[in-house]
Amino acid sequence: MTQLVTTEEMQELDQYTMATIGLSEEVLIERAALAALDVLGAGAYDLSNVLVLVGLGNNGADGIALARLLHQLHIPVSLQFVGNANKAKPAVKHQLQIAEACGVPRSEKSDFKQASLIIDAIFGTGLNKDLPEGLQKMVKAANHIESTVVALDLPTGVNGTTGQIMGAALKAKTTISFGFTKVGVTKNPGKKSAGQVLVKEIGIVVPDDFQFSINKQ
Ligand SMILES: NC(=O)C1=CN([C@@H]2O[C@H](COP(=O)(O)OP(=O)(O)OC[C@H]3O[C@@H](n4cnc5c(N)ncnc54)[C@H](O)[C@@H]3O)[C@@H](O)[C@H]2O)[C@@H](O)CC1
Ligand SMILES: [K+]
Repeated sequence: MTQLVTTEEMQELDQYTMATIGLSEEVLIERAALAALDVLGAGAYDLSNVLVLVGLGNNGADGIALARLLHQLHIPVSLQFVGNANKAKPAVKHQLQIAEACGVPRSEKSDFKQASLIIDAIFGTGLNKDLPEGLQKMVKAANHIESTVVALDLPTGVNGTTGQIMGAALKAKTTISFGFTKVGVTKNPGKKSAGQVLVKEIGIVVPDDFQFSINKQ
């Protein structure tokens, strides 16, 4: 049985886990990255040249932590920021400091064709409006060359609640849902962008009296 959540419910559960239970944001990010590493390590992906596309929110922080874990396993990986890294959330800046201290390479502008695997860590549950035009172009270009994409939590551009495409969406081979599957990846057109959806436990705690808006399926 799968429990689906809206992005609002997921945000509420993230907050409860951090503010009430006391698990730190950093622990959740590390667990998300370890969960993704688990999926990548299972052997179904070409890890000869991994490119992690990083956004300015916590989805990006998950991506940077994953890049560090890959780098420490001597897997060729580089990070590319989408947007101005100076405007990133504190968790992203912190992950970036750690990644830089570990020597994770950063690329400014990558040729997607060169990447054996693209990790989508641009937007997750925080997406609340259409992608900026420049990013829509980038997403369309990546989809056009049919690179293999693994999306962290949600494919960038998919509304996690409605399944709507917010201007454009990266087409993933696999989407790794952290904690719970977001209902948007079960509804078209979001479903098509998500590919195979896997759910990974990261330590999210659900209050006893929490009412999910969607019944288990
Ligand atoms: N405690 C947490 O919040 C956790 C979050 N996690 C990860 O963090 C993600 C959610 O992180 P965030 O809430 O930081 O959000 P995102 O990283 O999805 O997005 C970043 C921010 O971009 C802004 N934004 C939204 N739509 C935009 C648009 N179209 N153009 C420009 N800017 C836009 C919003 O301010 C949003 O907060 C999850 O999907 C998951 O991957 C996990 O690390 C687990 C713990
Ligand atoms: K993503």
